[in-house]
Amino acid sequence: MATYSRLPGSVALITLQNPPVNALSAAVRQGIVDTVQRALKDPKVTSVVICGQNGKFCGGADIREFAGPMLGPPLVPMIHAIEAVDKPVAAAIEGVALGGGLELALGCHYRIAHSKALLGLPEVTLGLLPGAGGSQRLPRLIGLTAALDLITTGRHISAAEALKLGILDQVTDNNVVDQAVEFVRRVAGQPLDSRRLSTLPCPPDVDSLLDKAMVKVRQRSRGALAPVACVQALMAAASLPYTQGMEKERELLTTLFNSGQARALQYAFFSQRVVGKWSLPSGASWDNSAARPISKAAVIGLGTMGRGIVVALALTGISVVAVETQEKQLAEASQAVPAMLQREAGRRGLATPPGVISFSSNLQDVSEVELVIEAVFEDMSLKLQVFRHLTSVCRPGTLLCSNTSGLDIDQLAAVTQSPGLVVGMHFFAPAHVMKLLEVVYGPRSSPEAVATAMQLGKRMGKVSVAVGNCPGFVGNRMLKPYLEQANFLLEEGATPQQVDEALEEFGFPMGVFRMSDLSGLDVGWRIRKEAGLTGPGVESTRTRQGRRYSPLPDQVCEAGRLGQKTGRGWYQYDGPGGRVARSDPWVHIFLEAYRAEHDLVARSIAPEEILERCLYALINEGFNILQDAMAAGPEDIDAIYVFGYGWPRHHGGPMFHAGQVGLGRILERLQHHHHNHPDVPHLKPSTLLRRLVAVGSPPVQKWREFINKERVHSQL
Ligand SMILES: CCC/C=C/C(=O)SCCNC(=O)CCNC(=O)[C@H](O)C(C)(C)COP(=O)([O-])OP(=O)([O-])OC[C@H]1O[C@@H](n2cnc3c(N)ncnc32)[C@H](O)[C@@H]1OP(=O)([O-])[O-]
Repeated sequence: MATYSRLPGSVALITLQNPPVNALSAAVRQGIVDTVQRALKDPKVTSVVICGQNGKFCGGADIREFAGPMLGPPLVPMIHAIEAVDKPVAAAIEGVALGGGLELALGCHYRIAHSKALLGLPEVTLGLLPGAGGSQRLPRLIGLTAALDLITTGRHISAAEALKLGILDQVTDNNVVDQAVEFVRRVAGQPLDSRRLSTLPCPPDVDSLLDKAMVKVRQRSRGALAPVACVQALMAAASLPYTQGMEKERELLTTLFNSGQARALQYAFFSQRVVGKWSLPSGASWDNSAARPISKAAVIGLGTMGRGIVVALALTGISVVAVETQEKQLAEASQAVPAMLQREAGRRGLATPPGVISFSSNLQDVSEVELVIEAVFEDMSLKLQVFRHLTSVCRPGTLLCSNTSGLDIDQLAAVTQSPGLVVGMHFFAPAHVMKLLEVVYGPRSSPEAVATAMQLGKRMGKVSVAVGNCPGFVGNRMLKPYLEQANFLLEEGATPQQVDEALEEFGFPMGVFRMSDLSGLDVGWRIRKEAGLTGPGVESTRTRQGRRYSPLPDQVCEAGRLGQKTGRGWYQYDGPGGRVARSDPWVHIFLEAYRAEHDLVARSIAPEEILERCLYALINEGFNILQDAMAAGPEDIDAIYVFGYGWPRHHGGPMFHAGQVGLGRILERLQHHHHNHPDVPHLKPSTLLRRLVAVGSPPVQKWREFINKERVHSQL
C-alpha cells in the first residue's frame, strides 16, 4: 500500500509500504494511484514527495506477482499520471531505486537521493526489459550510450554516478525526505514541461551505436533474448516518437514475459535467496545455529586457489596469515597476492584493501587464527598430513576447512581433535572472483561450523551452498557424467569442436573441451589417478572398474598436451598460455587412430544427441544427488551450476531445465540412451526422476516437499 500525509505547509508525502523492499505490488500501485489523485485534488497541496518506508525507496515490480495474472492498476499509466501532475513531484530515494522503482522515479519531475542509495534497471537479469517506460525515458534523460550500458547490463550504480549521469538532481548525506521536501517547496510554481521526460526528444543514433551494440550483446549473451530486446527498445526510442516507442516497448515486454527465459531467470533470482537459507538433514539451519565472528584466518598453500582465497578473505577486512612451505612458491605468491588484491579492490571500487596479509613458510604461525583454509595440492595423503599438523598447532576451537574439490571431508576430520569443527570450503577459480562456494558438511561437522563457513562466504560476497560430503560433492559429481559423455561422443565420431559448439550454442560460455584446455588436462588426470582409474599399472582398456571408460583424455594428457598452458590440448594455441583455440590436425589424426585401434566406426552425431547425452546425464546425477540428500533442493543444484559452472542463467539451472523440457521426456531419452549404452550406469534413470514422473511431474518448486515426503515413507 501507500500512505498519504500532508506536511506542515503545502507538501503531500506519499510513502510506499511493502516490506522488505517496497516492491510495486498491486496494493502498492493502487495506493500510489489513490494518493496521487488525492494530492492532485487537494488545493492546499502545491508539491508532492514520494518516498519508501524503512529506508528503501523501491525494489521494482513485485517479482512474486509475475507468476500469476496481472491484478490492480498497471504500472505504465500510473507513471504517466504522475508525470502529468501539474504540481512538482519528487522521488526521495533512499536504499534502492531498482527496475520499476527507478522507472517510477523517472516519471517524477525531480529525483533526490541519499549518497548511499543504489539505482539501476536490472530487468534484463530477470529476462525482461525496463517495460514501465524506462527504455524510453532513460535515453531521453542521459543519452543513448549511458542508457544502453545501464539497461543491457542491469548493473546497480551509486548515487554519485547517477548524479554524474544526470539521473539525479541532488544527492545528500542528510535525511533524504527532508531534503526532497525542501527541494519541491523551492521549485513549486516553476514550469514543469522540461521535467516531463516523455515529452523530450531522444538523441538519434548517429554513429550506429545501437547496431554495434546488437552485435556485441548477441555475442556476449548467446541465446539470451532479453539483452537483444533491450537494444531493440532503445532503437525504437532513438527512431520513433515516444508513443510509438512505448508501443514497441510493450510488444517486446509481452514477448519476453511469455518466454521460458524470463521464468528461468526469475527462478534463478529466487533460488539464489533460497540457498542462503540453508538447512541440513539434521534440522540445523540459521534458526538454530549461530556463526562465529572471524577476524583472523590462515590459508595453507599458495598455488592459484590459495592466492585467490587470501585475496577474497583480505577484501572482507580479515587479517590473513598466508602459509606456503615451498620457498620459491612463497616468494612468487608474496609478490603476486598484493597485486591481485590491489586489482580486485580497484575493480570493486574499494580504495585500500582493508585486510592485512602476512606471509610465512612456517605452519606454526597459524596458532592464533580462528579459522584455517587448507588449499594444498589435491592429494589425500598430503591433506591428511596438513590436518594432523593443524590440529596440533592451532588453539582449541579453531575451525579447520579444506578447499578440496571432492575429497572426503570426514576422513580429514577423523585425524583432528575436534571433527565437529571441520568443513569443506570449496572455492572456484579464480577464488576472489567466482561467486560460488560449496560449504561441505561431513557427518560430524557441527551446525556452528557450517553456519560460520556460510556466513564467511556471504561476507566474501559469495553464493554459498551447503552440500553433503560425497565424492565430487554436488558440482563435480554432476560434472563427471557430463565429461564422460563428451569423451564417449569423441570415441563414437564427434570432434571436440562439434561437442563444444553444441554446448556453446545452448549457452555455456565454453564447451567442455575448451574448458578442459583452460583448466589443464592434468587436473582431471590426477583426480582419475587418485581414483585408481589411470596411471602406471592400470591396464589400458575401455572398461575400468566394471563400467565403460574412455582413456582418451588420459592419452592426450600423457602426450604432454596439457591445454592452454602448453599451447596444445584438445585444440592448438599460438603458444604456451595462448587463448585462441584452433582446430588441431594432430587431434583428428589421433582420434582416427584411436578409433581404428579399438574397432570403433565413426558415425555422424547430431547436435541434439550431443546435448541430450551430455546434459541429461548431468541432470540425472542431479536427481541422484537429491535422492541421496546431498543437496537440500533443486535450487541448491541450480545455483551451483549457474554460479560455478557457467550454466546459462536463462536456462535457470539443470534441474529447472529438466522441468522445462519435461520430466517425462528426460526420462524417455535417458532410457533410450541407456538402452544403447548399457555399460554406462550414469545414463540409467534415477529412482527420483521415475517417482516424479509417476506422480505427474510436479513443478520444480514442489520437489523439495515431495522428496521429504518420499523419504519419510522410505520410497527413496
Ligand atoms: C513490469 C516491467 C517493468 C518492471 C520490472 C521490474 O521492476 S522487475 C524487478 C526489478 N528489480 C530487481 O531486479 C531488484 C531485485 N532485488 C534485489 O536486487 C535485491 O533484493 C535488493 C538489492 C533490492 C535487496 O537486496 P538484499 O540483499 O538487501 O535483500 P534480498 O535480495 O535478500 O531480498 C530481501 C527479500 O526481498 C525480496 N525481494 C527483493 N526484490 C524483490 C522484488 N522486486 N519483488 C519481490 N520480492 C523482492 C527477496 O526475494 C527477499 O525475500 P525473502 O527471501 O526474504 O522472502
